Amino acid sequence: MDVVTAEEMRAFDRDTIERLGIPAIALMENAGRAIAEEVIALCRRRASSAGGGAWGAGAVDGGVRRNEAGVPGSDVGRDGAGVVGGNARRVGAGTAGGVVRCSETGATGGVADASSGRGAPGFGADATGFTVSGDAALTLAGAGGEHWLVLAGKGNNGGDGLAAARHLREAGIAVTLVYAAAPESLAGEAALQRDAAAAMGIPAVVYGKDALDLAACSGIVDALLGTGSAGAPRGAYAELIAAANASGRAIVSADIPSGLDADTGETHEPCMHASVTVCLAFLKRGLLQYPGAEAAGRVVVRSIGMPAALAREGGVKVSLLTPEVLTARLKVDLARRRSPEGHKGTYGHVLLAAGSLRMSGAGLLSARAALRAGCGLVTWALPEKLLPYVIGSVPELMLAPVAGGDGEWKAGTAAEVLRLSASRDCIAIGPGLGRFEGDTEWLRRLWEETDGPMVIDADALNILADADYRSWSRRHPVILTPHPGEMARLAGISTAEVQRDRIGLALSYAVEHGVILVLKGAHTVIATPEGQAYINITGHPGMGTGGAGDVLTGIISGLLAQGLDADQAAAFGVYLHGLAGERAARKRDHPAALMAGDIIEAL
Ligand SMILES: NC(=O)C1=CN([C@@H]2O[C@H](COP(=O)(O)OP(=O)(O)OC[C@H]3O[C@@H](n4cnc5c(N)ncnc54)[C@H](O)[C@@H]3O)[C@@H](O)[C@H]2O)[C@@H](O)CC1
Ligand SMILES: [K+]
Repeated sequence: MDVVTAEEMRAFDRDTIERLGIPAIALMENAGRAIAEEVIALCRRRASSAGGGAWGAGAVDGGVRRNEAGVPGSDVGRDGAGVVGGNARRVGAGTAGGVVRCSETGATGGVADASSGRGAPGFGADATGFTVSGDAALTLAGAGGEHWLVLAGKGNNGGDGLAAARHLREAGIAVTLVYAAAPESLAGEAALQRDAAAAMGIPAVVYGKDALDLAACSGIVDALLGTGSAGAPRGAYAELIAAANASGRAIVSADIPSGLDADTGETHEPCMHASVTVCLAFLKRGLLQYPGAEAAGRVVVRSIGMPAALAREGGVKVSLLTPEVLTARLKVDLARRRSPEGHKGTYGHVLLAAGSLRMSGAGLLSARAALRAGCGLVTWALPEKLLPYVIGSVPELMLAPVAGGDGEWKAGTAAEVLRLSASRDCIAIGPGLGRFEGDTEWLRRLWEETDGPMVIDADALNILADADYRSWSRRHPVILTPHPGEMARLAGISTAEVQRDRIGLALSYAVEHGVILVLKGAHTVIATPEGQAYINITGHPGMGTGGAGDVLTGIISGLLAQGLDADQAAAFGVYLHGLAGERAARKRDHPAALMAGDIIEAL
């Protein structure tokens, strides 16, 4: 699935309208219908949930997002699950937001049971199989009990909301329009939607002019600001957003939550806190980046008639890391088939330079993870003093003690590590390494003289951060795996600045430095020197635990040793790491109970 900026979105919009000749009003109609369908889907989920009738939907309560049934989301694998790329997969661990779905809502075809609220009114099937169905996605049992407010801005986002209002009304839901600006100020397609809604007799109020009680409804459509917004919401927009958030009602945002920066994921003050965001045509970057990803709630990407090929043709470089992207774009064999004739030599040999007296566990975790990721052999080069302590702890592991009688690494070990690396397929450097006298020169030699791909993590990243390594020469790919703090040191900026636009930063750093950058954290970004980026959505906050990064380094190295290229190993490694984290948390019943070693065992 492609991930776009607001500017790219505007270009595709123009292309669709001007080159393909699809009228703007048709796109807006499709957008409105998609939003209405998702509102109805939300009403159904709410009605069928245990706490049905509790209008606490979407409220942020004491910092804990509540799901649409008003239940705090914290347990693993509960039905916060989404469908990514059409493949059903449990996503996350009941975490706030982060669920992305791209399927069409509602069943179509066949006879469905209208009384259950799940499908279309049908008219029986006889022996010949003849069936007639109504419009399933726009049918809601108990629609008469619903009353939704549609908050409409004066741009096209507002127009989408006005179109949605008509479809909701058709489904039997009471709707009131709330204009943020004088309705006469709407122009173009939005003005046509205003007139159509008025002609249908949909009641409307103007904010600041008419009386309004946002809490007296069953849900709110947020169509105030979309990709055309600039800066913090002003005036009536800001007041409506604040009032909607305070109302405690379910909020369905059109395209993006109003007040969100569509590119960076920054949330302005105020920003709408949605239960569901119906993202139109293409997934926007800001919906994947925190805090925007949390403000968006459940994200559903809906087609509105813009061809998906526009993104490819338009050179969109950012994709969601779905199984489809892994297989179709990165050509990864998800089944990880092994040759029946294979032996340990077939699956490659990792050399790991890691661990020091107080951080030997980091090396152990990386080594074990590489083995579990499927490589044939792992040699761990470690300061000799550690040998008696780790010997036998992982019998499958080969240990190569190098000079370091005090348990710390020494600059003079570079020649020995280089000798070891000559007969290994890749090298991973950094977990638990520590800093030592002459470490810059030590790393430069390994960087310039090792054959095969290299993974750099932890303290080895800090060594890089203190060096001007762009002048170092390198024939083989390098994968850097910083967490935000390490990234801040590498880029010479604050951690907050790193988090401000992770996708943008990862892309520019990878291109400028000619490295594959794995920027860890919620929705890890994998950026390549060619300017391609992949956003991972496996994993959960319980994986923010000591050693999880060492495990990732091991997995990526284990995949490199098996012959995956550096882009494949980085992306697939991150994806598998997250999946294993989810599986491990399910076993433990709660994400918080997760330890890094559990991720290895769940691989
Ligand atoms: N062809 C179409 O009709 C399509 C429209 N789309 C919708 O259109 C949206 C983009 O529409 P627009 O470009 O008209 O822009 P928006 O509707 O996002 O907002 C623009 C309006 O908001 C005002 N505004 C901007 N920043 C503000 C702020 N900080 N505080 C208060 N007011 C502010 C501007 O004066 C302008 O009137 C998308 O997000 C999407 O919802 C998409 O569905 C794609 C197709
Ligand atoms: K919006």
